[in-house]
Amino acid sequence: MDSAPVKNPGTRDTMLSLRNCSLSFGNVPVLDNVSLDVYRNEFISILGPSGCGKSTTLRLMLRLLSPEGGGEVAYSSPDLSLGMVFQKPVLMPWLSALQNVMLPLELGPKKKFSKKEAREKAESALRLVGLQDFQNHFPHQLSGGMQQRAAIARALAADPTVLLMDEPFGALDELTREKLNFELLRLWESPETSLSSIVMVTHSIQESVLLSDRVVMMSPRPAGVTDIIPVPLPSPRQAGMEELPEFHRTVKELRKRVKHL
Ligand SMILES: Nc1ncnc2c1ncn2[C@@H]1O[C@H](COP(=O)(O)OP(=O)(O)OP(=O)(O)O)[C@@H](O)[C@H]1O
Repeated sequence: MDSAPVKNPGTRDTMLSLRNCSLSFGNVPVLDNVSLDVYRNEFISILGPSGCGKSTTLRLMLRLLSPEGGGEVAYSSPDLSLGMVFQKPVLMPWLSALQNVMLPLELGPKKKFSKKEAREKAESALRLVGLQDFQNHFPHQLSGGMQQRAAIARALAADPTVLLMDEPFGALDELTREKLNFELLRLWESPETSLSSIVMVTHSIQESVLLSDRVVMMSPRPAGVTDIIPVPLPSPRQAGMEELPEFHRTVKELRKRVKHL
């Protein structure tokens, strides 16, 4: 199978890399010598058995955790901006959608934005995800899909270059999930966002093939990277590509490898 970079064919600049990263919680080894490069303008999915260490890998990428002995998490630049979207939207119930999106922009010792700037950035992020008419709604007034869109807007408002997503659509029904998958691709491709690379943890083989340029497979805990499979689908990805023979071939190949984990 040939690799199929999407946004900018031919570029292979590394935005972020894990080098020989091992990590234990107490005496439980979770990651074993994980090495992985995230390239500029690519969409990567991470697949692996439940509990193997996929979320831990994302937390390493965010530098919320440090690898043990000799491992390294390297960024292409010291001010590389990373965003994170979790499986649950984690919105503050007493704040409107707009206030939720503004919150991280206004928090922290290095408060980067004035209230006015934060509001403008939040409004434009909500517009990007199609929630411009719901910015004054509270989370309980939004559907599950809309709440997750608000969480994506919150991540986008800070202008991340690399977006990490931990099963972002796992809790949603299939139709909403399909819709949001394509919305995510359009956001990634849009010149209106700063997004270069996306790393998404998913449990769905089909989703990983439809969205990604490469699928990273991890083994059971302590997890290592067992395979990195390029997805040979044309770009940009469109609805209906699930019918292509390359899609079926890649899904079949991944299923075979999952069985051998
Ligand atoms: N803060 C922590 N303290 C102790 N153990 C932890 C901690 N975080 C994760 N673990 C353990 O590390 C292992 C890997 O967890 P992780 O959440 O990374 O797996 P995962 O592959 O994302 O799981 P899932 O697919 O079920 O979401 C699990 O055994 C989990 O119990």
